[in-house]
Amino acid sequence: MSPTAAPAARDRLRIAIQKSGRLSEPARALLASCGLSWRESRDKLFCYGETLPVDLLLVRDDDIPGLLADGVCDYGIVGRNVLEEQAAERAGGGKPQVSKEVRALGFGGCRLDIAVPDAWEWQGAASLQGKRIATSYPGLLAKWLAEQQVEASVVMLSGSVEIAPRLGQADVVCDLVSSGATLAANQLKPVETIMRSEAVLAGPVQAFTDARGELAHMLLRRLDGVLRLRDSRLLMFQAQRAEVPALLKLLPDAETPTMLQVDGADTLALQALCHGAMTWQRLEDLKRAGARGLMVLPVERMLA
Ligand SMILES: Nc1ncnc2c1ncn2[C@@H]1O[C@H](COP(=O)(O)OP(=O)(O)OP(=O)(O)O)[C@@H](O)[C@H]1O
Ligand SMILES: O=P(O)(O)OC[C@H]1O[C@H](OP(=O)(O)OP(=O)(O)O)[C@H](O)[C@@H]1O
Ligand SMILES: [Mg+2]
Repeated sequence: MSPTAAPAARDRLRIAIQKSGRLSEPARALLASCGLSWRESRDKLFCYGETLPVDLLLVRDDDIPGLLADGVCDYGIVGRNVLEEQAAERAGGGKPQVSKEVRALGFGGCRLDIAVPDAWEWQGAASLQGKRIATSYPGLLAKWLAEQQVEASVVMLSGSVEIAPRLGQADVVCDLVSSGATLAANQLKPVETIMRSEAVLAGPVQAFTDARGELAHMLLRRLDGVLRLRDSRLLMFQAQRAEVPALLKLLPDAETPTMLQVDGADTLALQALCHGAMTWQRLEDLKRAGARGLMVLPVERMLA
């Protein structure tokens, strides 16, 4: 295809996910709960969709934004940090954005932090003036430094960033942090958060004009259903009719409950789909307010 030719129309959707790493299993599980299944090729880099015309490409996460930009895949599941890094680099190079975050997926949570040696006295971003900062995210870091009006040099490393200060390659680092254990092990402390990240579904800025449009709609509809129900619980209990108003006040995140009369006029059986966290505290409050025989069921598995 010549560089100016319009991309060929396709009737199958192609989603890139990480081949192996933190996001690969949760990404697959999420798509499987949307009703997708695949026949894997022998090299397992391309999985042909069986239940629906939705295929998987298994790649390195850093390649996903480029594959989207080139139209090789239609959607990708990738960390927001990786997607935004590509967006920052494109913006820096004066290139238009071709992909965007379509949905946040709620796993792979981490932060992109500036971290400095434990002994440093941090006095805000101005402390970075003239320093060397090691990172795998030069685009995001350069954008943040510009916003802070700080001039510093960026040392690009593709991994093991936290060791750079000890090796004398940099003064401070800008890297992903989750538990903070890697920073602590390298005598560094986090001082600023540049961005909060999680896995996202990335997709094209422009809508599809071929058969993929319909497939994309269906996929997003299913995904929204799964995301909404993932943390939802079906709550079942019995209560006296007079206690029901007080109990419902404890369930502001519940959809209108189903109520059945079970014992003469006074005892009701209730079923309520709740979308918020079902903590022990909440269950104890419900019991105190008169809920009996409480049962809490996950609902995600009921989708398939
Ligand atoms: N410590 C962490 N805790 C939680 N999420 C993280 C952590 N580190 C990275 N992530 C998220 O998971 C994504 C993938 O991380 P992973 O370490 O598997 O990538 P990788 O080593 O670059 O893999 P690949 O071989 O695909 O290039 C990151 O881009 C980020 O969004
Ligand atoms: O705050 P923590 O829970 O310690 O996690 C942070 C570490 O996790 C990631 O590295 P990873 O383990 O993927 O290794 P790599 O990126 O150096 O390959 C990230 O680059 C940090 O080094
Ligand atoms: Mg990578």
